[in-house]
Amino acid sequence: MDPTKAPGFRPPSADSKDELEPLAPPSQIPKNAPIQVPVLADYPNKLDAPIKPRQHRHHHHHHHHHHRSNNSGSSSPRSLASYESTIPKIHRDLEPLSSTEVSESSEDETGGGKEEELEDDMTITVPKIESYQTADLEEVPHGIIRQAKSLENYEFPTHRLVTELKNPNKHPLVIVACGSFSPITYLHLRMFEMAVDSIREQTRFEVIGGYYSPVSDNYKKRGLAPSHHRVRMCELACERTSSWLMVDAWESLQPTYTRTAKVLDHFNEELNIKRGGILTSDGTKRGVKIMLLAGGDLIESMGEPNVWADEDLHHILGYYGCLIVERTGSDVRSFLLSHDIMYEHRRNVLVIKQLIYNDISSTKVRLFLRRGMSVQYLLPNSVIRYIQEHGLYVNEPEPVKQVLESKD
Ligand SMILES: Nc1ncnc2c1ncn2[C@@H]1O[C@H](COP(=O)(O)OP(=O)(O)OP(=O)(O)O)[C@@H](O)[C@H]1O
Ligand SMILES: O=C(O)c1ccc[n+]([C@@H]2O[C@H](COP(=O)([O-])O)[C@@H](O)[C@H]2O)c1
Repeated sequence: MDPTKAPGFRPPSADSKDELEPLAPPSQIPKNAPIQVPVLADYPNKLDAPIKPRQHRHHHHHHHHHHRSNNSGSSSPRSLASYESTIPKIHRDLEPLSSTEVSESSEDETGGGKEEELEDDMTITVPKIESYQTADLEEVPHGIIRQAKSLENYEFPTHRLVTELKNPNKHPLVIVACGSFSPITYLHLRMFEMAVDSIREQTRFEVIGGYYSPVSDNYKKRGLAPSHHRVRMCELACERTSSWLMVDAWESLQPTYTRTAKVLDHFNEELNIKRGGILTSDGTKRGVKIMLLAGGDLIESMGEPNVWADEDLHHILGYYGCLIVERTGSDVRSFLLSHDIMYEHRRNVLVIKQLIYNDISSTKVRLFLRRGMSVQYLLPNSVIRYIQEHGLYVNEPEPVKQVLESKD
């Protein structure tokens, strides 16, 4: 829901426009290419070129397998070999992350990596699910990284950050989601997956990490559980249902409210200034593009007077960029067109269509909890358990009006 409509909401940047804390100088923000949706001419095939039949590739593999079984002296029947060869190679991508990590050498054994394969054989490319997107960890307790509860002990989390860019032809990208996450839901988790799919399909970026940055307690919004609880719930959700998402507590630990532009500067500081970017295969480091992931409602709040400072919008949209998940019933594209600053930076904005609409709202989850109703399947079990163990949300009345407003 739109925080600016919450009763008692004080715009974070409106009252102090003249004395905004300075933002990072643009020269410190890597100049990665803006998000650009490739046009048809970017594809290697001619528009009307015949599509090579897939059998061509299977044929290859057939020989390969056959050859291999001869070498090893195995007596596996030929029919089995040809059966195996009909299983798309893609299946390897569905293996858990751990096995991909150790299977680098087996990749070579089968005659080159995926990239090469696609290059020498421009058949219809089956969209791949990246191995890191299929977490088989759901609700399985395992080592969970905890963020510090005070700034003195704070460390920027990098335990799941990709350490080396896989594809040297791509630009590294880190996605940051800002919000209350009170509590985090499956929609907030899905947003990242939708973003990764769109980025892979439509851009020349490689996602090397994703972070939640829960807002601090100074963001006076109703229904906000204490920040250490919100951080912890995000951590549980990430660690138990995802194999690549992380939570950064820096924003939540700040003594005062931190504008989103400053939060992105913090990520830039950690990733590009302190760490010098990300390693590429030739041993050099490359600057990481950082983009804000947000829902359509947050973006529309950018059009409301006195909520965001223009300078901040130019900073966020111009130097970083924005991934916008469309919300049911809101027309983000029209909004982009009508908003001058958004329009100016439109090449740095990627609108992500929700192909399966998900409208889970934290406000309604809180309402259900107060009413003793089930919230199962709206958020991870680990988060539900955490809420129960800490008695969150049950005793905090929220005005009915606000709950209703959250349904657009
Ligand atoms: N239905 C939705 N579709 C797309 N994006 C959404 C949707 N709901 C929330 N978001 C986005 O998720 C991010 C986190 O927002 P937030 O924590 O406020 O979630 P929320 O469910 O709207 O919470 P609340 O109900 O407390 O306002 C924001 O960028 C917001 O725009
Ligand atoms: O930076 C600003 O000026 C600014 C103005 C309004 C909202 N925001 C951010 O937008 C997010 C709103 O999240 P939510 O949960 O209230 O929808 C939260 O992270 C805020 O810090 C940021």
